[in-house]
Amino acid sequence: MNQRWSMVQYRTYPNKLLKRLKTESELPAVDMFVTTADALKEPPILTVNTVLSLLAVDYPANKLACYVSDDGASPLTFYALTEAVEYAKRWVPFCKKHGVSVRAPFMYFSQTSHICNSFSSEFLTEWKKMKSEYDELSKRINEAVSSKSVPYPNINEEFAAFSRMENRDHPSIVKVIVENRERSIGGLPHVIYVSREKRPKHPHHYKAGAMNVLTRVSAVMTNAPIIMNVDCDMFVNNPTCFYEAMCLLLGFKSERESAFVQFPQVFYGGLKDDPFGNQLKVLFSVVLAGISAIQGPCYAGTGCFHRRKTIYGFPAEDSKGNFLEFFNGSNEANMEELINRFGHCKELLRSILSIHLNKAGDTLSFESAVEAAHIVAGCKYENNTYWGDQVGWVYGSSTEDLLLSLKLFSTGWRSVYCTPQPPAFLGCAPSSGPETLLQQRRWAAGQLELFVGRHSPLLSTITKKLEIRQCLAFLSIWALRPIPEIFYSILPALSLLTNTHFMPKFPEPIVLIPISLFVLFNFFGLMEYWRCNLSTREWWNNQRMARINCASGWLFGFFDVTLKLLGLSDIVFFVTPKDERDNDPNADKFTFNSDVMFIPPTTLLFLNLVGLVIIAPKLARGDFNMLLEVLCSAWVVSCFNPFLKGLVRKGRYGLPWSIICKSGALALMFIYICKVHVQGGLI
Ligand SMILES: O=c1ccn([C@@H]2O[C@H](COP(=O)(O)OP(=O)(O)O[C@H]3O[C@H](CO)[C@@H](O)[C@H](O)[C@H]3O)[C@@H](O)[C@H]2O)c(=O)[nH]1
Ligand SMILES: [Mn+2]
Repeated sequence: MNQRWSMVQYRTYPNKLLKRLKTESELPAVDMFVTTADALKEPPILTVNTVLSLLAVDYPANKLACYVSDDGASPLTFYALTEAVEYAKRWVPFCKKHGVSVRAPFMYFSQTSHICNSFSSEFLTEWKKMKSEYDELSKRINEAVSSKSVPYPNINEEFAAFSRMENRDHPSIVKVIVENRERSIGGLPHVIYVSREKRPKHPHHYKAGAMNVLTRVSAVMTNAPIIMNVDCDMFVNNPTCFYEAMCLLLGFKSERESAFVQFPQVFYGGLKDDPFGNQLKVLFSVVLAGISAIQGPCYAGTGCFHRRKTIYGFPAEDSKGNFLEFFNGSNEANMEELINRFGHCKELLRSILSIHLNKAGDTLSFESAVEAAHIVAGCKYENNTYWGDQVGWVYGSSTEDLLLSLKLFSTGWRSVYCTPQPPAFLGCAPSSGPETLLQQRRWAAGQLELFVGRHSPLLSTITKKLEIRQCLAFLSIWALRPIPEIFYSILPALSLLTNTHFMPKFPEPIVLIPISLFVLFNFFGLMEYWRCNLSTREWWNNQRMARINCASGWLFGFFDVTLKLLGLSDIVFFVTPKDERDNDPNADKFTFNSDVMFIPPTTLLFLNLVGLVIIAPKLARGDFNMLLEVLCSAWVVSCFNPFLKGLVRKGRYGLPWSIICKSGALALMFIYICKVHVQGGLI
């Protein structure tokens, strides 16, 4: 309820913004970050589309720079980008000339493939040319990816940096792919490829580490006061969204109101009625909006505009405040403190100072900036500094986004939720059973890491500026839910197996209490879906998926954190594979593999099935004494319905034998224990 209480919706008026500023040149510069990590799981053609859509946004190009972080250090990604910018030289003017609405070519061409004759012939000719060029481009890139090599004639000295390189053991690579030398409004924004240094013995902190490197590299190169970031699986869907964001960054009296502007994550290619529960529509339209009036929505990791100063850890009340003392003079102590905080790179310190004085702008010539960029992208740069803790993206949680939000709220900042129509960004959600569960596991683990970590919301409420209700919102920790929920799922089976009650006997009037609680709770959930214009089916699918996630992904998230706390293993950020959607007619069927994550739900299903089978004769005799327990059990079985179907289906749509056997053995063991310990049971 707390998370739904303070709903606020902001309406933005980009046209008024332009009237208020004297000229467009008053708009703040924006550094755009794209992260990619694995050229095989994240096809470069997706990253290319992300980048093309960013290069083509409606915003003066001389105010933009696009930084692509490649944690895979893949020559394929680099090659794809170099090819893409050639295409961009024609794509961007085409979009701007014709006011194209979706500027990621793959989406644009798939939406306009049945192009009608109402367009002028001039447009049609250009459209056809752009489309065939794009088809060529994607063919070249995909061929390079499937042959795992860059086509020979393209290899030049630029590729030398990638040769004979391990993707986990290499120096930093920074390459300027496009430099908008004239700083012309109509040109292309700068495009810079960054692959940070990686060494096997150095923890790289996954995405949070990549974001910190991007922050520093961009600081020494363009140092825009605003940073926006998207994942490589997300593209700009509404080209005016930069102006929307600026309304909320420039429109408040105090900067404190908008440390960052978050756009909802909306996914493309979602299946009808969301069978995997990964469209997160209610989360983004109800929950994030529902905390908007407390301290604001959390940062969702992508589709967000940050003030650079907040990333550096500047506190909110008075952005000069505490920091001035370090910046004041050139006396030794202050310099030492600065180096302690931000590291030793002079160019970086200078750029931070200019952010502090609100005098952001280009810092160095690109040639010398690239040198500094290599230094700040080094894996040892952060040693003995505040990076990853008080400065930058915080390390220690696989949901680095929540952790950063927590840090900002704790220092008194607020955030703003921006929900324009059409949605500003569209992303891609995991497309199969195992991937969905893995993502949920990572998120659940991340939330719990947050809770037990140094920046715990409870601590931050007591000692810092995190508001109590914002703290409550952080306390909905998925990874703790499996503990009660698994017991609740076992309980009806246990009752049926041992002929004991945990519910009032039917038809005593008191049964109305649990029944009405159950009905009210679910009806409330359903109404929320109706209010969001979602179907009843979608509510059912999503609530069913929540039970499956809980018994599987969230439970393992809990184990992951427990093992981490015991020092037995560390949590790995598994990148979600992003496959290009084909029109697979079976796409809505749940898929399985032999991952242990499938064991708990299968076991729960088996237990309840056995319970129902055992009670069936009694029901047939007209003995409804245990009706409530039967209903509970049936509810559990219907929640795990995709697993029931998995028992009979074949191939990737079927539960593998190994899972069936292991779960069967666990269920039998449980039944055996019941039999031994509960005398007078049915069995
Ligand atoms: O070592 C890594 C691992 C991941 N990534 C990037 O992180 C992004 C998100 O990864 P993805 O596999 O797509 O995870 P999702 O679960 O889809 O991501 C959601 O959840 C993450 C936190 O768990 C957030 O960071 C994301 O913004 C949010 O979209 C992608 O761009 C990756 O390339 C890196 O740059 N380096
Ligand atoms: Mn993703």
